[in-house]
Amino acid sequence: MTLTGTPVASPWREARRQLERAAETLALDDGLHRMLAVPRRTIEVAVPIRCDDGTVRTFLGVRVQHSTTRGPAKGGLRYHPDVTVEEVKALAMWMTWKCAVVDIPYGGGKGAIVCDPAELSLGERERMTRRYASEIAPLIGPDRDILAPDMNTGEREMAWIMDTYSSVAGHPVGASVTGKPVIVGGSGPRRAATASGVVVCLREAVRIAGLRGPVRVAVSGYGNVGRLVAELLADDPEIAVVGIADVAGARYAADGLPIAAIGAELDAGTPLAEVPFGEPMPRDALLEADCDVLVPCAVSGVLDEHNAERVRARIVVEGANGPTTELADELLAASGVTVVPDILANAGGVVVSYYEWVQALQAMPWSDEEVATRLEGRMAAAFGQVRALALEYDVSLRRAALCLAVRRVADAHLARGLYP
Ligand SMILES: NC(=O)c1ccc[n+]([C@@H]2O[C@H](COP(=O)([O-])OP(=O)(O)OC[C@H]3O[C@@H](n4cnc5c(N)ncnc54)[C@H](O)[C@@H]3O)[C@@H](O)[C@H]2O)c1
Repeated sequence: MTLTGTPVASPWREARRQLERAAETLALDDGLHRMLAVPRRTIEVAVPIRCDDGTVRTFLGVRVQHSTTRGPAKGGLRYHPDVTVEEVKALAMWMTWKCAVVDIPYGGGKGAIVCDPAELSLGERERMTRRYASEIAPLIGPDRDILAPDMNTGEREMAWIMDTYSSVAGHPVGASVTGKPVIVGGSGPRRAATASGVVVCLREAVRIAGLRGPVRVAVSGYGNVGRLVAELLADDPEIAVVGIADVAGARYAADGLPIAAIGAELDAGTPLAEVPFGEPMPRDALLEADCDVLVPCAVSGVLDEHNAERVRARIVVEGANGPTTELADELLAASGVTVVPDILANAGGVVVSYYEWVQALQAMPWSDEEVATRLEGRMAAAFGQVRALALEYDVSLRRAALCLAVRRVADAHLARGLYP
């Protein structure tokens, strides 16, 4: 359905179908296409731990390295009771394309432990994380495969993995993971990285569409990504954030909402739907509200065949992974709405992860300003390259982003040749 994490019936089948379409557009050699359709490595490991009650439980751990053609594999680690090996393969392939779109020297990977993290004590969680890391240690590391947080994992797990990997290696290896705590080399600006990338894409899309200010923006989903998108836009006199929504409701004001004052209310514990600014609105009505740009930053599949034709925005910038279903994508295109796809729009997080890895390898921290400037330049460049390809092939930005990524990986493979 989309490139990054939409809960489709079979994400792996979907991922290969997307590759097939890109291969068609690019007239890719059949052998090369078949090679890209298979992960380089799929590693399954047993993760036994001693539980707090003295019993031993064994979890299934997975790490998939879809590609290492452009650099080491890179991708998150998720903990979820329903995650499958096939799903991890799809997520790893999508990471390959995401890294290639923004032209960072990585392949793609993804990992998972099939577990219900809510059932685990902190100690059990730590033992499980460390045992998993030690099981896959020979196949990961700064030059092989770099882990990062994903669903139900965060800084804490990354610190444990870095520590376990370093203990096995016999020396500190900060570049073995990204998304670690700042105190051990994590990146301060990482928190805002995804939102900053979304904002760069939004500004580029607005500029190209020739929209005149104040451009009216609605942000659906007000968590890590959405709230920061709104806050980053709030000071721009050319932009008015007219609507915001979270899972419980929305607020709307045609002439713009006071985003800083709303932030203060939220921090004081007022639910978003009850902040005393703008008018209340049902959550999903915001998707169809009067605005120029819609930025879905919540969950997948919010734009579907039932509401796509009622979207009034001229531009949709996908902060979330997979907010637009395939049918909705077609309907939006038919009504002339430009969709900046997730694979490009929310790649700021992985770009700043890459910078974190570079800083660890250099043993030289950069200033926050340097990270921000480099991120902005890279995102704007990627946007321009995707757009150029969309014009060249006369396809949507979504198809163009995938084609750009597949072409980069294919060209790198052709340059390196096939061993032996
Ligand atoms: N956090 C990152 O760095 C990052 C990076 C890449 C992609 N993403 C994607 O961005 C999306 C949001 O991630 P996040 O970290 O901000 O999550 P989050 O949990 O911090 O925030 C999600 C927000 O969406 C709201 N929400 C939930 N369902 C909604 C609905 N149906 N309509 C409107 N709002 C709804 C929640 O109330 C919350 O405000 C996800 O799709 C995630 O995969 C996040």
